[in-house]
Amino acid sequence: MTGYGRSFALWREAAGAWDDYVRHPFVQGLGDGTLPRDGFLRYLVQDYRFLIHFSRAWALGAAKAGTLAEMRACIATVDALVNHEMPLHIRICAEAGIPAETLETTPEAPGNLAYTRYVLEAGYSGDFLDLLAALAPCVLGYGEIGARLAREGAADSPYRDWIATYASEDYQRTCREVGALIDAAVAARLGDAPETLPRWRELAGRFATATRLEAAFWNLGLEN
Ligand SMILES: Cc1ncc(C[n+]2csc(CCO)c2C)c(N)n1
Repeated sequence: MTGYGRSFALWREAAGAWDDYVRHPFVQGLGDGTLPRDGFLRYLVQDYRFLIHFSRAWALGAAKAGTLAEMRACIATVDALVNHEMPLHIRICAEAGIPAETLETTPEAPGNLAYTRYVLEAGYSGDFLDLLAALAPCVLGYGEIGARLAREGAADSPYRDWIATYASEDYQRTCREVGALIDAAVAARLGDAPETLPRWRELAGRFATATRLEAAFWNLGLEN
């Protein structure tokens, strides 16, 4: 399996739509190179706004954290997103002829609004675990997708840079660290047999909903 921790493995198994997400036609098109370029760019423009709200969600994680270690992990993700991934996103879009202004002015698609605000709401109305369960499919799903597409051999795909980013040892380490953060946060709050508690069902439900919203997000790049 992926090595992203026990909670992830169990939530993933229970989330009915996991394969709809990680084996979505958009993902298959990234791997075999058949994804139309304009669809990929539409996805990128929406993803810029998505990442803004995800940065906010990780910042909320720092506010909801229970220990300094949890706080550090969230802050490190905010730093990576805001100072490294967002500038990269802006550069990739600029190279594709999409000015920064377009990224700011393109209306958010309803599926984008639904997903990002769902995750933020999980954090506002819930606790640290609710927020992590809603964030997990995004981080770990891309790790799983990148690793699989690279394994299946996507060297010829025009999207090989995208794939290489998520297949990289750097990103895979991040995924293992986030998986470990989740397991430790669960153990600290719910003990050694968390899956026996009613609370577990709620967290698995958060994960499953975010998974469905990830699957729907790919559609933004396939619809016209
Ligand atoms: C729709 C959508 N889902 C997931 C990601 C991937 N992603 C989002 S934030 C982040 C870093 C840690 O949270 C990563 C890898 C994306 N870009 N767009």
